[in-house]
Amino acid sequence: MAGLFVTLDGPGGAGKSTLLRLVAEHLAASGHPVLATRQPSDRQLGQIARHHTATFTGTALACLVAADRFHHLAAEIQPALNADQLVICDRYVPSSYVLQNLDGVPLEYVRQLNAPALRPALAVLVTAPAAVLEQRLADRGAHSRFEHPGSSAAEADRYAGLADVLVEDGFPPHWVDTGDVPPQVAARTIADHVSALWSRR
Ligand SMILES: Nc1ncnc2c1ncn2[C@@H]1O[C@H](COP(=O)(O)OP(=O)(O)OP(=O)(O)O)[C@@H](O)[C@H]1O
Ligand SMILES: Cc1cn([C@H]2C[C@H](O)[C@@H](COP(=O)(O)O)O2)c(=O)[nH]c1=O
Repeated sequence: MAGLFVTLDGPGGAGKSTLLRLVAEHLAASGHPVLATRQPSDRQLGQIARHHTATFTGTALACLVAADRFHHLAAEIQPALNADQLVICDRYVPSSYVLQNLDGVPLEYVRQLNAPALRPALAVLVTAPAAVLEQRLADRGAHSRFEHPGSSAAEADRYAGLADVLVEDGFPPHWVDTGDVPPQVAARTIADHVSALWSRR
């Protein structure tokens, strides 16, 4: 397979969406063919998953998110990679390991459900101290029922606790702490790393 697949995961408020935009801008400005995308995707299943987390819970949400993921891979991500593009995705399988497990779904079930999903060349794990995450979410507002007071610390702890599982499953985490790093600086660091991988691919 050609191209390069990069994913961004991490707790709410860590800065994934901000970094997706900035990293894609840096890479595009230096001539890389970039597709910036996200999960849940902006396709039909993804919109249901993203906008109805109050309705769908547990196993139903885990399966809905996974169905959207497999369709997104087949319809958008794989074709872009086959066309030698650099694909960056805001949230991927590691988010399911954390969020669906926090939602009561056994981790082993989530791992099996997502076992066929393509593994990225680089799995960035964006994080920040819990107090910083809480403040950012309080300032920005919550995106879903997963974000409430105290959720950031629980999510960040869960990602850290899953480090060995992520390595074992093909998502060795490349940690980026945005706690006291301006978004432009964090984005430049990630873009430089991706650019190096791109030239070695
Ligand atoms: N490095 C940073 N330093 C300071 N503030 C930041 C940084 N990165 C993002 N922010 C701010 O924090 C808030 C959350 O950022 P963003 O929406 O990118 O996070 P996210 O990880 O995508 O969150 P979610 O998972 O909830 O969508 C935004 O208001 C954003 O402007
Ligand atoms: C990838 C993924 C997403 N979700 C849910 C969690 C949130 O409700 C949205 C994502 O919104 P955000 O602005 O990126 O935080 O989708 C999920 O439950 N499981 C997943 O794997």
